[in-house]
Amino acid sequence: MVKGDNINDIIDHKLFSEDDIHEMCVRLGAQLTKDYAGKRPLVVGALKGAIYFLTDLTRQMDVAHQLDFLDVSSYGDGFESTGKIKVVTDLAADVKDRDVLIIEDIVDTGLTLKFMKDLIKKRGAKSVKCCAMLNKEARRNVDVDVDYFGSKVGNEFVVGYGLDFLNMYRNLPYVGVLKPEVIQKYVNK
Ligand SMILES: O=P(O)(O)OC[C@H]1O[C@H](OP(=O)(O)OP(=O)(O)O)[C@H](O)[C@@H]1O
Ligand code: HPA
Repeated sequence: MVKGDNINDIIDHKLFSEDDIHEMCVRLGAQLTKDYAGKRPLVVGALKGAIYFLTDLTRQMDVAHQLDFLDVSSYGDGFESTGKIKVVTDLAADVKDRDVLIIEDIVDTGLTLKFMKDLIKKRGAKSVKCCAMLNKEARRNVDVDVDYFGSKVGNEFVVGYGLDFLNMYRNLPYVGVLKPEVIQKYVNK
């Protein structure tokens, strides 16, 4: 349980329980095990939101792989994409000729994923795919494939299991919908 703010004051309702998320990881892990057999992919976690999903998902992947992280940010600490994406911390690994699998917590407008895929392709990767926990398709404003995902979500702001609001609430063990009034309280302040 998150200490500090009372969670009942900020969460409208739970969307995905710990069991739901575990099921997503098992299903996606089995699919990735098949698709990446013998490929030794470079698994790239998109910091910071993806770390919770990544650690559970990769433990369901029976595939030898290497791990790296990329911190690309467009939201800052806010909840609206600035549209300006920058690399905060770059990959350590050379992606040339590698099969790269990006792990994301959520794909929303798609801007972050498109930026990461384009960057990695430009550096000569053999393939670049993404596995996201959540796919907020209704908000997409660029054309980008989310190759694997756990579930679609509607146009609601979700927190927990890596997903943040103002860089908080990532440690909730489930995914919940943030109360609209919490957003209103902080917008334009
Ligand atoms: O599809 P988009 O509209 O680009 O939004 C999705 C991105 O936004 C969040 O990252 P954020 O930049 O907030 O950084 P974080 O992972 O550190 O929370 C999330 O983790 C995705 O990377
Ligand atoms: O719904 C969301 N929650 C948290 N972070 C996000 N980044 C894009 N969309 C979201």
